Amino acid sequence: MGKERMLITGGHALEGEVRVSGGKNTAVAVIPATLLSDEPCTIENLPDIEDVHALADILVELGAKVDYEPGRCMHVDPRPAEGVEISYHNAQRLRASYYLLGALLGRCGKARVPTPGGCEIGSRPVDQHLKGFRSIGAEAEEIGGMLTAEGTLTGGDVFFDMVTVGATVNVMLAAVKAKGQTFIYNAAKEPHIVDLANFLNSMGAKIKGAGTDIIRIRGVQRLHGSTYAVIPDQIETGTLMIAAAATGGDVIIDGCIPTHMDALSAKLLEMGVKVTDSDDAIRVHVVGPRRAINVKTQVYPGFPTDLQQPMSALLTTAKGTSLVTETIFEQRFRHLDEIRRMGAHVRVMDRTAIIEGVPELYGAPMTASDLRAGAALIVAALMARGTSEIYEPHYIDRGYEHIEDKLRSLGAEIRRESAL
Ligand SMILES: CC(=O)N[C@H]1[C@@H](OP(=O)(O)OP(=O)(O)OC[C@H]2O[C@@H](n3ccc(=O)[nH]c3=O)[C@H](O)[C@@H]2O)O[C@H](CO)[C@@H](O)[C@@H]1O
Ligand SMILES: C=C(OP(=O)(O)O)C(=O)O
Repeated sequence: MGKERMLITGGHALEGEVRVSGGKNTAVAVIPATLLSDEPCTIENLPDIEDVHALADILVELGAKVDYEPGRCMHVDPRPAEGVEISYHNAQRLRASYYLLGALLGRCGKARVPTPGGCEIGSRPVDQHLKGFRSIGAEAEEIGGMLTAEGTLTGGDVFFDMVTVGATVNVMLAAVKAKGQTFIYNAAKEPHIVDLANFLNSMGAKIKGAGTDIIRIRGVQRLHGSTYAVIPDQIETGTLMIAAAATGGDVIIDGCIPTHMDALSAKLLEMGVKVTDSDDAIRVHVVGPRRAINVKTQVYPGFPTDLQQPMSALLTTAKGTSLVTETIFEQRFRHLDEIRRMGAHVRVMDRTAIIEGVPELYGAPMTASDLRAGAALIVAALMARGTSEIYEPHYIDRGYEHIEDKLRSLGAEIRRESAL
C-alpha cells in the first residue's frame, strides 16, 4: 500500500459505547510462547494489528503451521518448526521479534535473531535480556546486528538491574523448559507478564509469583497444547479514555479490566473528569473544566509510559500548567513538537515537559514518529478546531485495531486516504 494520511476534523464530543480489543503487548509475548508447546495451541482475542500479522509470518518462517483468521484467532502447530533464525526483514517489523530468542532458546537451545525494530523512543538496549539468558546457563551475545543465544539451560538466579518488561518475558520463555529452577528478581509486574504466565501455566508450565517482584519458574520437560484468550489492551483502553476526556465526551469502554487502569483513572479524576468503573467497563464523562496535573511515568502499577504521550496531548488544553516527567524512555516527547504546530504551549527540559494549557488547538498537518506519538496526535486532532492531517499512520496500525472505525462509531470525523 502507498503512503497514507489520516484526516480528522475536531470538535465533536465522543459519545457512546466502544469495545476494547485484545492486548498488543500480551499478544506479542503469547504468540512466540506457542513454540514452546509440544502440541498445537489456539490463541483467541488477538487484536487485528500489524505486530500480530508480523508474528504470524515469523512463525511460518520458522516452519510452524499457522492458521490465522485476523480479528479472531490463531491456531499454531509448532511441531514442524525447525528454524532457529529469523530474517532481518521480519525482525525489523516489530520490537517483540526479540521474544523469539527466549522462545527458541527454550524450545531447542539455540536462537539467532537480528536486533529488533519497533518504536524509536530511546536507546532500548538488550543487555538485561542477554544477562538473563547467561544466568540460566546459555551463552548469549549481540554482535554484528545479531542477537544469539545457545546452550543447555540449567535455570538459575536472575537479578535485573532495572525493571524490564522485555527481559522478564524473554527469561520466562527461555526458563519454562530448563532442567532446573529459575528465580527472576526485580521482575516486571505488568498485566501482560501475568497473562503470559497464565498462558504458559495453562500448557503445564510451573510459574509462580507473576505480578510480584520475584517470579519462580520450575522447569518442565514438555508442555501440552492450550486454547487461551489474551487479556484486553490496557493501553488502547487508556487511549480511548483520554480521547473521551479530551473531547468533553461521555464514553463507556466495554470489555476492559478496570483495575489495570487505576493509575490513569486516578489522574483523570484529579483533572476533574468523572470515571466510573463496573465489572468489565469504564465510563469516562466530562462534566466541567479539566484542570492541569502532574504526571510521572513509572513501572506498573505506576502511570504507564505508553499512555504518557496521549495524556500529554490531553493536558495541552487543561486549565493551568502541567508537568509531565518521562522516566522510562529518553525520547518520548517527539509528539509534542508536532502538537506545538497546533498552538500548544510546551517546553521540554531534559525529561520533563512543561505544558501550559491553552483554550484551544487548531488543526494542522503532523507526522507520527511512533505508535503512541500517533495516538497522541489523534487525541490532539480530535479536540482541535478545524481539520488535521496525520502522516505515517502505519505506526498507529502497529497497536490499534480499526481505530478509525472505533472513533467514528463514537461520533468522530475521521478518515484515511492516500497521501500521494
Ligand atoms: C512489547 C512490549 O511489551 N513493549 C512494552 C515494553 O517495552 P520494553 O520491553 O522494550 O521495555 P522495558 O520494560 O524492557 O524497558 C524499560 C527500561 O529498561 C531499559 N532496558 C531494558 C532492557 C535492557 O536489557 N536494558 C535496559 O536498559 C529500557 O531502555 C527502558 O529504559 O515495556 C515498555 C515499558 O512499560 C512499554 O513502553 C512497551 O510498550
Ligand atoms: C513502545 C511500544 O511498543 P514496542 O515495545 O513494541 O515498540 C508501545 O506499545 O507503546
